[in-house]
Amino acid sequence: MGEGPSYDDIQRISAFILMRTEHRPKLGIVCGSGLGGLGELVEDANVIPYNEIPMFPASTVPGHMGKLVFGILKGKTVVLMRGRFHNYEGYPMWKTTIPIRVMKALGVQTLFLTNAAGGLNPNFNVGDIMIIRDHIDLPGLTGECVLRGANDERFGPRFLATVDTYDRELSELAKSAATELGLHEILREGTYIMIGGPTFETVAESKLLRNFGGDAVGMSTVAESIVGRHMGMRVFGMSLITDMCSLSYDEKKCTTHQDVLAIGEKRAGDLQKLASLIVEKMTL
Ligand SMILES: O=P(O)(O)O[C@@H]1C[C@H](O)[C@@H](CO)O1
Ligand code: HPA
Repeated sequence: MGEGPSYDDIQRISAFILMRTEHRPKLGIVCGSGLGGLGELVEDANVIPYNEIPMFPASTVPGHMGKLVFGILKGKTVVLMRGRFHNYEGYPMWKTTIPIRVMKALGVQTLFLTNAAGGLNPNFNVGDIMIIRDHIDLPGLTGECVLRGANDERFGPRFLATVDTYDRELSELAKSAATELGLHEILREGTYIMIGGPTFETVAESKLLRNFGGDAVGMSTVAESIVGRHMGMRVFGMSLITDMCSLSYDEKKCTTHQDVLAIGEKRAGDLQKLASLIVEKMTL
């Protein structure tokens, strides 16, 4: 892969993991900042810390535990990442998505991504949940696409169409799950813009991102979606709006990672209920 992990590396990591668990998941879930509590709901769990997995990066961000959890969630066999990797931690884009390539090698067909994000759409509120309808790969547009480098066709095509990145059927299913739970009033749908981070946005940057068409901004997810689609996975994504970005100098708010984690904790119950019902309703 040039800049990426080799196909053989991914097979080796997957073979190691298959020796550590008897679960054979078809669904992979990535937990965003402060959203790892879903892992507690997994039954018959086999937990593998990232530092025991060959070639796996280390989780360095508070709110990301650094563990793979295999087990049963709402009757479905899943693998759940309690902690993801971010480019701002110093990992090249391709490295942040090693676990997604490994999931595919393990047999995962559907990828369920979650994240914490800042709201850009003025109609959003802190605590809302946004279904990702589309994304803007800002690093990709400026030359840091996760698929940069030599392409191994065994993973996927050199040139990837991305117009259908997020699965419409799963989005509709999520909407009906939210309605069933009485969460429809806080459910949104929109475009997630990925920035490199780790700085939160200036007012001028937030205005720019909003003018670009972003409804929410974050520092992850897009590379994972692209790699998932590169390997033919079905992708669904959901953002918890943990703060509202300042679009005016009169309302300058200083977001901190602690605020992000605090909202994650506060909204954990609803998010877990919604994610669980989506998983229960999914056909794998
Ligand atoms: O992993 P996610 O995208 O949920 O994490 C967000 C983006 C930054 O890593 C961090 C900022 O608080 O939360
Ligand atoms: N900006 C970028 N990433 C984020 C934010 C934000 O406001 N909140 C949570 N992750």
